[in-house]
Amino acid sequence: MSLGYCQSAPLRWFNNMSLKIIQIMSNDLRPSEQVYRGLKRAGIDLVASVPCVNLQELLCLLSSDPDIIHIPVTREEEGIGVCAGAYMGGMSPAIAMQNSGLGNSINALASLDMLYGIPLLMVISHRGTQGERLVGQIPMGRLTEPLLKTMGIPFFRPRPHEAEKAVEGAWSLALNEMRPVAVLLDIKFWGR
Ligand SMILES: O=CCS(=O)(=O)O
Repeated sequence: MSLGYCQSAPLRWFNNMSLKIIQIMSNDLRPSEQVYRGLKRAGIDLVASVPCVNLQELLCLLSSDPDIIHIPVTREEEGIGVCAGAYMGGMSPAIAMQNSGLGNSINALASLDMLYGIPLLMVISHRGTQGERLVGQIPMGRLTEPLLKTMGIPFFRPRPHEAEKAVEGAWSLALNEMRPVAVLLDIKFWGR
């Protein structure tokens, strides 16, 4: 539920139903579907997002789900603040972002989530990894894991068939440890 930038509702419904029939027949979920099902299994009910080309299908799935409040934001640190408020209001929040925004988020993650023990599920499109076409993505691509390690933020790097359980497990870990936990999804993950 959010500002729609996807297809009309009837077309979305038709596409979703077609996708589900194909998946049932082929027993083959697309990477974005895997992540989405993990969010649903985890009980995530609010997602703040800053778009990345690799997140577009997931963001459309979220926008079509009446049980998830999807809030597109302008900067990742804004999304971290929105999610912190949502958690304190009793919701189960996640942020969907690109790793380049991790650099924008360090202060909010450290001074809010880490300091006060606020759980956050971070679904991160990891650009600057093998197969990246934009040279500007390379530096943050290399810095992403060292930054997460330095901040004490655990992270998972699932393959597509592992994503559903990894997303659910990451939120469970975030709740247990009362801290942000990231799921890094590199370019190979999306099959691009
Ligand atoms: O951040 C880069 C823009 S895009 O490749 O995600 O469209």
